[in-house]
Amino acid sequence: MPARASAPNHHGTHFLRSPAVAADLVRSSGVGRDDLVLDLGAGAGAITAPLAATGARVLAVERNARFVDRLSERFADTGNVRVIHADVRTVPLPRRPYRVVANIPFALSTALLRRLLQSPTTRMAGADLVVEWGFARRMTRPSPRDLETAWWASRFHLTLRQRVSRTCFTPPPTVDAAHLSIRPRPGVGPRVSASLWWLLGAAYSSPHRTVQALVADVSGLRRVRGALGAAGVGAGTPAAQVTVDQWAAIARNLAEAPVSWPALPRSLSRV
Ligand SMILES: C[S@@+](CC[C@H](N)C(=O)[O-])C[C@H]1O[C@@H](n2cnc3c(N)ncnc32)[C@H](O)[C@@H]1O
Repeated sequence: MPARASAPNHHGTHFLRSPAVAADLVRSSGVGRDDLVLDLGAGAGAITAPLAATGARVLAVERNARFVDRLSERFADTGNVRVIHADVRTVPLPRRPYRVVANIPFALSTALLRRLLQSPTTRMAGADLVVEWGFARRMTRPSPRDLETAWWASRFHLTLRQRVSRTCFTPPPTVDAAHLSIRPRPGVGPRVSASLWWLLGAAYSSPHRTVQALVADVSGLRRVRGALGAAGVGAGTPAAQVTVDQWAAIARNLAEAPVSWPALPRSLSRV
């Protein structure tokens, strides 16, 4: 039965009709039997099924009761799949490291990334998401236009893996989609996060200041020059032109300096 028959298309909901795209998404996620993986917005199970085949423990989250029934029936004999009838915006996230592989409702893309990436102590260990093409392009700009995306992209590698044609969905969206891969950057511990939080906050509130002047507010000039040199950033570069890769390198370098970074706010629900 086509998935379309069972659910109204609210919130940019487009079901994968291409098993090859689902298989490719799961394969490139690298998920294996030791992983805990969430399929957020599981629908009729287009991605749940290839995920289950990896042997990973799969949590299939779905809000629509009719899809929950179909999923429960389809995976009744699959011991490693648990179907959860819940809203992806509020379902409790695992406390142990977990992965996400999902074709998410396009309208919830920002809200979901916020849930997965905002906290400096998130246990999200990697995600492979089908998102709208334009959204993937915005998330993967070398210098994001907004502070929130910069906060995510400086702590995680956000990569546009490939375009997914609109013809791979039913009903087809008006634009193509993309496979967005998200992987934690190595070495981003509490000090690097605190350093990034301060640097990005300063950069996005004073985008025309030179990066040297901005960093010199918290560290001695010699150290600043060393950190900028190591990151390949010219001292006179305006803060707005520094890429997230460069911010990540600067923060890693400065995190070792005797700077007492202001504590991160307790709640980062929004930057
Ligand atoms: C884009 S479809 C993907 C379905 C399936 N994974 C696929 O690829 O064919 C998104 C699914 O998310 C569900 N959904 C929409 N909003 C949701 C929410 N807030 N919480 C949980 N599921 C939601 C829809 O019912 C739909 O089944």
